[in-house]
Amino acid sequence: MARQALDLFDEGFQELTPSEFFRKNKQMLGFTGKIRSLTIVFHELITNSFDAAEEAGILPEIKIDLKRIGKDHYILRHQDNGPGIPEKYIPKVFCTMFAGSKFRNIQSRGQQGLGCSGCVLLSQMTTGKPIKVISGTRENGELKGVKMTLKMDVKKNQGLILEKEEVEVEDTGVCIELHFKDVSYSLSEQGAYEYIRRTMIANPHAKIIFNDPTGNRYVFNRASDVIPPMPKEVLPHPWGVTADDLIFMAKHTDKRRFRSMLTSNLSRMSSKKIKELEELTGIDLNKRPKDMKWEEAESIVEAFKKMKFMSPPTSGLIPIGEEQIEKGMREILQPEFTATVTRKPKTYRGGIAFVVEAGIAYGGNSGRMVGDQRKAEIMRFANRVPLTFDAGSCAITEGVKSLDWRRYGIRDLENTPLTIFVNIVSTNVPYLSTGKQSVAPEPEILHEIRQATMIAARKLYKYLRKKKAAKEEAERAKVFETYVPVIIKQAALLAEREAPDYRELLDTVTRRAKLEILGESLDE
Ligand SMILES: Nc1ncnc2c1ncn2[C@@H]1O[C@H](COP(=O)(O)OP(=O)(O)OP(=O)(O)O)[C@@H](O)[C@H]1O
Repeated sequence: MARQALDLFDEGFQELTPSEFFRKNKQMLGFTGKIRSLTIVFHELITNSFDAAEEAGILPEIKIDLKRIGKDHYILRHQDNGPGIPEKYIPKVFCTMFAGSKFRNIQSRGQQGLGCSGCVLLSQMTTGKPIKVISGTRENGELKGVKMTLKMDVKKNQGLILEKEEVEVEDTGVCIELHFKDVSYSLSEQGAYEYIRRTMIANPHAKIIFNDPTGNRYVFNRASDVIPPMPKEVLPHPWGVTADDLIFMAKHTDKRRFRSMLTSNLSRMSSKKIKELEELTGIDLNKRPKDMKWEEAESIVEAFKKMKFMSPPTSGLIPIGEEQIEKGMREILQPEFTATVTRKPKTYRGGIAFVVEAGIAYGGNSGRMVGDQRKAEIMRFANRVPLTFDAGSCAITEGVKSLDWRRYGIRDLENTPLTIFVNIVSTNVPYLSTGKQSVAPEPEILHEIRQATMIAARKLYKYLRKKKAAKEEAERAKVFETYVPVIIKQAALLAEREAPDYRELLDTVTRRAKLEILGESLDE
């Protein structure tokens, strides 16, 4: 390389902080398009509030005010009743990217420590305005409130405190105020309102009060007061690790040997399995982890694939549950019928555990309004979080649409007032992109989506059949009730006899007709 070119290194070699990187690539945080950007902001703030409240054993209650003060200039005020954020962490939480408390192999909504700092970055990039945060915490039984005005120093990936003061607060929780431009509030399927509505179906234990910019006030009440149990952290399964994972583990472990590192960092690794692994790979597992070579890591992963293990522990998976999904759907959709299914845990890619749950709501406010007609809608969720974008490429859409709905009494799926709900629960949901909006069509996941939806659809079919039969029976009964008395009276007249009491007979006839339609017998 010419000298001149090498000099460029000394002059121009730089490092980008995460905030600088995302300032240039905000689409990687999901901020593409005006409607989507605002929905992502709602998503990040709501999920953080839920996570924080649930971890503290508090039933979440959120108040959101969204005001429009210019053509596309909005002020968002979001307040929760969680445990609050201790003063010294406030700048880190809101102004440092990749800072958080959730970097574990755990089924939680947040994972990367990017969410709320991403919102602050968007706010700052589009308006140049600082953010305001009020945090109420309880320390040693004493309620403490602090108010801060902050800016993000993008170059340093840290917060700049512009103002700070102690304030009185009524309770614990976080209240944040952000300005945004270049975003848009919409009632469409991908807008912020719909995001809240769907969130409430999957989280019936929450309450959200939302004042929208058009002057509407929406109160989404709690339909259940059961706080979901906290998922436990689970160790990765041997079938799910890569050579790179093992090398990373070897670098950071405090264990002194390969064998103890493997048994303490992976699930289902007994001393019997260690022996088997030694025989298969020929590696001395008494070696020190920091001596692990790439080839050794690779041959361990290869050997794992040939070995039999118990399925991964599923204690880390917390589904919503059939009863809770039903409560959520009843509260929000007021349907005439619901069916819900939570499947047993299964695995994909050999070792990653997941659970699929499905629900169907029919009638009432189910489905989405298009003009004056209600049409079928598919509501997709991953770990209770609504997925509102990239529906086309998602395994949930594919699985639901692949069913032959006519077999379940739905002749025209598109034009039926149906809400089809599917939630995928996993510590590792296989998202198709960093925006986390669609799930990869892994064969095992697709299979489970189809199974869960089919079971719910079968229940719907039974209901629709009964409903149709009841309608036909009512029509038939009406015919009998109109004509039988006339015929009996006329026949009696002709026979010159008194008309018999026909009531009981008529009842039996109409009842038999109904049971025949339902495929049941009169004696049952
Ligand atoms: N409303 C809140 N109440 C209490 N703590 C909060 C709140 N919002 C955020 N936090 C804390 O701030 C941390 C960083 O939040 P952030 O949204 O940046 O990332 P995350 O939730 O960990 O992951 P992700 O990027 O996947 O959303 C969280 O891990 C949590 O500890």
